[in-house]
Amino acid sequence: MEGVDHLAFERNKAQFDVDEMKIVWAGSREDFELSDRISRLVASDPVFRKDDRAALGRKELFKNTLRKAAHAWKRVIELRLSGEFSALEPEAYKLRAFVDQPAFTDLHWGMFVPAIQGQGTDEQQQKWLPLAYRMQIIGCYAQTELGHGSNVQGLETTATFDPKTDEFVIHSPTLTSSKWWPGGLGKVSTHAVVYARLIIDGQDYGVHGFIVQLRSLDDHLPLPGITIGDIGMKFGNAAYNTMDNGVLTFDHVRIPRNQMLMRVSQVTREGKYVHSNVPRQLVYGTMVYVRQKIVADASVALSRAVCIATRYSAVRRQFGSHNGGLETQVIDYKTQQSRLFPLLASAYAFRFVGEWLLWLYTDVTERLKAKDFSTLPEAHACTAGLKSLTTTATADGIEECRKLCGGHGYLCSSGLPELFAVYVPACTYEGDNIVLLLQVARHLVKTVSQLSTGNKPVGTTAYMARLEQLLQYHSDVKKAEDWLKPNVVLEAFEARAARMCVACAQNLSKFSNPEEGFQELAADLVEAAVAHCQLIVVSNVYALSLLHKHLGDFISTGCIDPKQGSLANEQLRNLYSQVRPNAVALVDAYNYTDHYLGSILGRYDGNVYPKLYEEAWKDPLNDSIVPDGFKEYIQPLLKQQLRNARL
Ligand SMILES: CC(C)(COP(=O)(O)OP(=O)(O)OC[C@H]1O[C@@H](n2cnc3c(N)ncnc32)[C@H](O)[C@@H]1OP(=O)(O)O)[C@@H](O)C(=O)NCCC(=O)NCCSC(=O)CCCC(=O)O
Ligand SMILES: Cc1cc2nc3c(=O)[nH]c(=O)nc-3n(C[C@H](O)[C@H](O)[C@H](O)COP(=O)(O)OP(=O)(O)OC[C@H]3O[C@@H](n4cnc5c(N)ncnc54)[C@H](O)[C@@H]3O)c2cc1C
Repeated sequence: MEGVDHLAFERNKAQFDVDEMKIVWAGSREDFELSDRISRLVASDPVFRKDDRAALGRKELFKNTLRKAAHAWKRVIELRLSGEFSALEPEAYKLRAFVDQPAFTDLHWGMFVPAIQGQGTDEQQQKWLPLAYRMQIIGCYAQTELGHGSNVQGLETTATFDPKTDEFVIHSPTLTSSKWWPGGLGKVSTHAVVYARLIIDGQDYGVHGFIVQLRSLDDHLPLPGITIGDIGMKFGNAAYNTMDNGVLTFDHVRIPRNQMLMRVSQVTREGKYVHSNVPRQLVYGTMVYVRQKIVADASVALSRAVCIATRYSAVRRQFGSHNGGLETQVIDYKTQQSRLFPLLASAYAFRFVGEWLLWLYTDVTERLKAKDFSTLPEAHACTAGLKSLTTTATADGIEECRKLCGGHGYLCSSGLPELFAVYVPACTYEGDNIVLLLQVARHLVKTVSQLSTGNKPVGTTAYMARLEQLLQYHSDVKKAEDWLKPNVVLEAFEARAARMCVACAQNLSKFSNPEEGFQELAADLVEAAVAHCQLIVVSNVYALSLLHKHLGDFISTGCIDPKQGSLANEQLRNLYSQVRPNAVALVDAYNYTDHYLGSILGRYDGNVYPKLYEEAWKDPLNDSIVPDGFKEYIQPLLKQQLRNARL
């Protein structure tokens, strides 16, 4: 019935203050109040309706997204939600909170602006950022090409310096050099940060960033020498098809020299290349920034799926009725708990590790300003590794939440198929997850190899300083509750990661050609990198479910024995029993509106069946009792069959 909270009995079981947890989840009372205000504004604004997306064709879908993005920007300005333009974050966050589907604004605020902020000189920032902040230009991040994405050093687009005119000539020398994938490029962006090979006097200086105008600010037509369009439909129905991922080729397009991003390297008027003594990898800085954002985004996506699956698991009853009584809530089945509660814990774990990663990123950014590059490798390894770990776990977790909801999880009205289709490319964009784990593995192997030189490992590899101890380690767990001691869990994860890293380093040393060894052992190296990244994220429930899932590693590396593994599993079951009465309250703490969740299964009031039934009749297929096509195709077939039958 309308207005009845069918989950009240679950909410009454909570053993903690949900309102307090809402502040913890949001990060602060101010953040909670801002996000609560925006989400309620959005839910009450008909422009931001989401229930029609499944029925729209590509062009309507895209036009609808432009309308939402424009309206969102107008509302941000009207409501004076945009703080000082120097504080970029709120703008990007607020617009995404309003539009809640992939849109060109994501890449304008999420990559184009940060690229100029991170790699532009002060003068370049003063010229371009005010235009971008006021959205007088719309930008994208054009790095990936048809032929290269992971291998940035393999990019083919060229930027050749012409000393006669003090310009760069941007050119696409081959089909495979066509820029391919950049979000917002296909139909909307007026400008791009283009990554191209810098060529001076025939010498190739590698990949650098350039600001290139793509379209006229008067009639939005492509400028001379620019061929540009959308790359076509992508996975899923609505999903990422609200975004114009584009294709772009250059035919000798000229830009002024001062449009090369020159914070890291410069080209003088005379055509001299100046590379200040900073790591060339600073040109990758935008990717590091986005990867740390993606970790926080993973906790949001996973928590949305977990919220839906948890509420529905509390509503759904199946089997177990005695004497005509109520059937069993599926959330009470231990199998449902063993699949759902680790994801609930992961959403919280990723939320907190995302906060830590933001601290790490902020710290390394401050150090870079002081020309202190000491923590750059750690920042790269952590952002790459945690982006990989959290996006893989989240993509798998959203699919698991769909399965946890049975058949109804497969309906668009559950919100889960769309959430999955929008989310899964996160395992690929901003760095393919395996390629990034190999970067982590390189960092770990390098750390292990430097131990013998007395190089003290720091940051997340500091545990490697206790290698001797960790190689001798064997857990002293005697009873299940021993696994509740954080240090007991941490030591097991440290020992597992250390031993897997050392085993890889030892096997690598058997190869005369290190690169050949690295390729041969790549699969083992990826597993060692995962073990290291899980160590970074480890928290209680999250940890034990991981330990259970990767028990083979822990036993094969001698960290624990089978008995201790079964004690961990016993403790896990105990923890599930403790989570159970709090499950619905823990997902209420995310404070998601029904509009934001876009899910009948995840409704706050748990009024699922009547709403599912009501929603079904809205489908266009139900506009007519007899469907289009029946008379043309099926009726003749039936009549023919009838005639055949009478013969
Ligand atoms: C895989 C690598 C890292 C390899 O780069 P490479 O120059 O060939 O380097 P290498 O020889 O492996 O290593 C040389 C060295 O460079 C270091 N390094 C590599 N990357 C970074 C970094 N980001 N920060 C700091 N340091 C970095 C490595 O650790 C190496 O260090 P070392 O020499 O071992 O001390 C690179 O090609 C890469 O990052 N590939 C992934 C490309 C990517 O992420 N593309 C994203 C495009 S934008 C996008 O997808 C937006 C989507 C957003 C949306 O739609 O929402
Ligand atoms: C939705 C979406 C949005 C995107 N937005 C943008 C954008 O705005 N701007 C932009 O520039 N790009 C964008 N991209 C492109 C994206 O960044 C690349 O697709 C991504 O970096 C992966 O590169 P790739 O496609 O070359 O994959 P590949 O590297 O070709 O991956 C194919 C397979 O090869 C494996 N592989 C590759 N190299 C190695 C290796 N050395 N060792 C072992 N295995 C390897 C990978 O693990 C993978 O299994 C977007 C992509 C998507 C899907």
